Amino acid sequence: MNNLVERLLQGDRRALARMVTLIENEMPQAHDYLAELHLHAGDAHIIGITGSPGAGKSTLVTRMVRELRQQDYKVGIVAVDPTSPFSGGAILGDRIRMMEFSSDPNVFIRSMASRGHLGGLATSTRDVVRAMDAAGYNPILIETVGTGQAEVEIMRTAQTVVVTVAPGMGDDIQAIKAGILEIADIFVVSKADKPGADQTAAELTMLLNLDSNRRQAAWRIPVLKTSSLKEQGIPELITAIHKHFAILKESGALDERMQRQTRSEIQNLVIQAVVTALQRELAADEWQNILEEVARRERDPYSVANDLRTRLGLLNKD
Ligand SMILES: Nc1nc2c(ncn2[C@@H]2O[C@H](COP(=O)(O)OP(=O)(O)OP(=O)(O)O)[C@@H](O)[C@H]2O)c(=O)[nH]1
Repeated sequence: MNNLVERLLQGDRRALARMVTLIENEMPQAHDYLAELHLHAGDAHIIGITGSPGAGKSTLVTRMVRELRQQDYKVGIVAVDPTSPFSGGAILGDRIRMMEFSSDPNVFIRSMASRGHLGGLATSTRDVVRAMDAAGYNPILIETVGTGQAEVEIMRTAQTVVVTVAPGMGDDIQAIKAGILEIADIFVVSKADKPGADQTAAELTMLLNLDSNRRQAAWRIPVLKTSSLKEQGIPELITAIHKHFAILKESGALDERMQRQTRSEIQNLVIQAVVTALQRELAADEWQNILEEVARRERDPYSVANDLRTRLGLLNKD
């Protein structure tokens, strides 16, 4: 077994940090290492935390980590900011958070941003989670800024998704309806020490009652209130997260969810390989010629795609 992989599996933090860097930089050897790590991962409960900028996620995650540490969990945190070009260091409220937990060997924090990631930020995030999982971190928290398409994709890597909404963010709730509502397992009204928290909680509850396509009938999406400032509601949130995981397991929904994710992961890896092969096969000027020919209506995209498939040795449609 590769030495780095071996050290990581023994819980060596430096080996884990090195692996995460290899993943982030999309180094070719990362896939070989991850292939081995996959066989040793799978124990971690992966928890996603999302919400609009300023909803109080970073502060909440810090409180959650404190609580999880009190319960003696070894916690991994991946903070993802799809809008930030910076990476590998301190984004979000991470600098402070990293300081708080820097002397704790049972907390591992890593920030990720949009730089690079040909295979997509969600893919890199999943690989980083896989490495943390193999190193024995459980649970692993993924925090993302915002509620856009990139965040929804990242959240699909999680098994339990917590969506945070601050009091009075009524417009947000409308925006949430679009993508996030489908992936939320738990709603949290954060900053509940502020006025309007009850109103926001009531609005969310109403929205949930209107939504008949609940993801899993065995689980009723709760609307909880937390205050990081007053340290309220955090143990209750952790309890709800554990309960959700237990119900996912019992009902068989976890297996279903994991299989869906695996299927899409494998499909993406194949697509990525085809795109790479295509880039290797076609020089830039040939691409340009094709694009112009199609624009001039001298050729059509379907036959171009067919020709390229033949050149790549992929099976043709009959
Ligand atoms: N009153 C009150 N303020 C809070 C609470 N939690 C966070 N805040 C404040 O809300 C602001 C945003 O908090 P963050 O934790 O940085 O929020 P975030 O969602 O991570 O923000 P982004 O990093 O911009 O996405 C900060 O000024 C916090 O001090 C809370 O429980 N009560």
